[in-house]
Amino acid sequence: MGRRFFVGGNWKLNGSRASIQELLEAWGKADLDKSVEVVISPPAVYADFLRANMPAEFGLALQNVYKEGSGAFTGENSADMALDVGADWVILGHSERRSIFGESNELIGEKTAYCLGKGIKVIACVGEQLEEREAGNTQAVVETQLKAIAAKVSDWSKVVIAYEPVWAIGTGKTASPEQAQEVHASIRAWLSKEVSATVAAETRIIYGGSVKPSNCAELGKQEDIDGFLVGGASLKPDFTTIINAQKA
Ligand SMILES: O=C(CO)COP(=O)(O)O
Repeated sequence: MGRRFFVGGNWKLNGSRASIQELLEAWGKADLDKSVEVVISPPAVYADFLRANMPAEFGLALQNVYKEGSGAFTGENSADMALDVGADWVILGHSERRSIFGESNELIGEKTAYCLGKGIKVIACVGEQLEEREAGNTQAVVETQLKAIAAKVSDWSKVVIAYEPVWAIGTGKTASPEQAQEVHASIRAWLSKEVSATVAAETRIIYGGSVKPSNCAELGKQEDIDGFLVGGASLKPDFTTIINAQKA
């Protein structure tokens, strides 16, 4: 089975009704590659509006949810609520959640278990910091993060792994296609060893970190890069160029 190319737009804490309107117009006008799975992840307050107004074939993701469905957890959102407003996916373990909000591998594992149990799909993020790469620990860091997530997954068709080297996020410093490919291949090898050869062959591993219209085609050509998780460039009308990266 071929791996369907996946392009996610992670808006982070950005966007407004007005900016969303501009994007809706750009997406409506573009000739988009229908073979690509597109998933947009707005701030949760805009999720309902986006679901009602964006192309029906686009998927919707929340950027984070809590590990419980409801209760006294001021400020949180849940997988149950995400599903209720038509979301198909959640992003879990993003490096900003890990570093700014102190999320541990353990908590990310618990969230993964909760979401998959509820039937919402998970974009699971992993990636090393610059010091970790420079110390030669990239693989060990990524594997530790993966292990905490993999322990909670029984159906891998509901999971996409996003490799996002922290030093490449929002910095304009993209990993080279070779650097990204090397880690993607090692993640696939890890899946093969720790889960199964079939899961390794079928699970999509997407790259995130300063993906732009100008570098997406080269990255997308790498054997083990099955798509992108795009931050800043997903807020611009020419995000459509990234969706169409494989046509370039
Ligand atoms: O964190 C990212 C996507 O989740 C990447 O962000 P940038 O594309 O802005 O570097």
